[in-house]
Amino acid sequence: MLAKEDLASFKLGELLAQYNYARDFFISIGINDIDSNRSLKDFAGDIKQELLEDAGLNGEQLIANFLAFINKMETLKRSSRNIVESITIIGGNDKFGQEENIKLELKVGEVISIVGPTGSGKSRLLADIECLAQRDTPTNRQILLNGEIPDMNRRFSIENKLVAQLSQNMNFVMDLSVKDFIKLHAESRMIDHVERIVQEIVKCANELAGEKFTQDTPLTQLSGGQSRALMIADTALLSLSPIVLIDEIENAGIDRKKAIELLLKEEKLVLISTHDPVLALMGDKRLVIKNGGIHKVIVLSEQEKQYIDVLEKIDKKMLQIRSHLRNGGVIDESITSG
Ligand SMILES: Nc1ncnc2c1ncn2[C@@H]1O[C@H](COP(=O)(O)OP(=O)(O)OP(=O)(O)O)[C@@H](O)[C@H]1O
Repeated sequence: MLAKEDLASFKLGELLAQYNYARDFFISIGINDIDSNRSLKDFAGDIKQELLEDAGLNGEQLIANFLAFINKMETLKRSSRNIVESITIIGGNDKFGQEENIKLELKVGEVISIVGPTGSGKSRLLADIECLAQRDTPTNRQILLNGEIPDMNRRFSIENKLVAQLSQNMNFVMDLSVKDFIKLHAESRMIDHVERIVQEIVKCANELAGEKFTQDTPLTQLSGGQSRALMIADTALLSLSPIVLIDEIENAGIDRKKAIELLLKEEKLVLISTHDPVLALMGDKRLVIKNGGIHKVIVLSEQEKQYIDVLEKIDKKMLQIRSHLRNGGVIDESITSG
């Protein structure tokens, strides 16, 4: 919490840079010109008497109200970030109407992979979580938040989304640069230091994607892998949603391990539906889907963990072969060496 004595010593420029919504407070009482180099105390002392009278305040009260406003906004931001600690999936029925006998609690900070044959119902499970199903979807599942039936306002709230979804198709049609796109997000999410966050997201996305891009690159010129990397970095660093659903991160050009580590650093519950063995083993738990139901829950064992490295080596080799072919190479005995 910000204290009154801290506020008095701050220059207005510093305050506006730190709390980008602070300007709205002054505008709401009819003050549009703000001298960035002055401290709040000096500034408040010089505000025209009529303006203060119109707002029903004196200089002291203006500072107190401003402080209350900032503290309230910061509390709001924190509470929307931390509100979810767990989700619980209560089983419904599979595609044949058989009961899905399960009650499964998943906690923020966990990675859950979802595996199963094509058409088995992996995306449906993600969709049930996204819409916080209440026995009103084809699976009849129910989803609880922090062990309770979610408030219906939460369920349909757009600006305060619980779930960020990264789906397979990330084609941008907007005629915007990367920078303007991130800025739009940042502003709608009341983020301070917009310029800094733009730089951080672009840097992060470039660490995930192979070919580099800049903040001035138009969205429409990004490759599939680059758009994906941008969306992952944007979700990790900017989205307040505590739950992230990923429908397969395709292998092409993205460092998937880094992507997941990045999402986890921000205290999120990450669910990944995948056909990829390396990704499947990145889950602390693995949900096996069969005929539309959760058939098994496998907790990643120490023994399995030892095989992640082996699988990653095989995966790297396959990527190498892919890139070799893409660059016009041919397959010969050298492919089996090294
Ligand atoms: N329990 C269920 N009851 C009824 N229909 C279901 C159930 N689970 C899944 N379905 C339906 O089965 C179809 C296939 O499911 P879904 O798309 O989720 O499969 P998937 O495992 O994600 O497939 P892919 O690996 O090909 O992406 C969808 O139409 C989905 O709504």
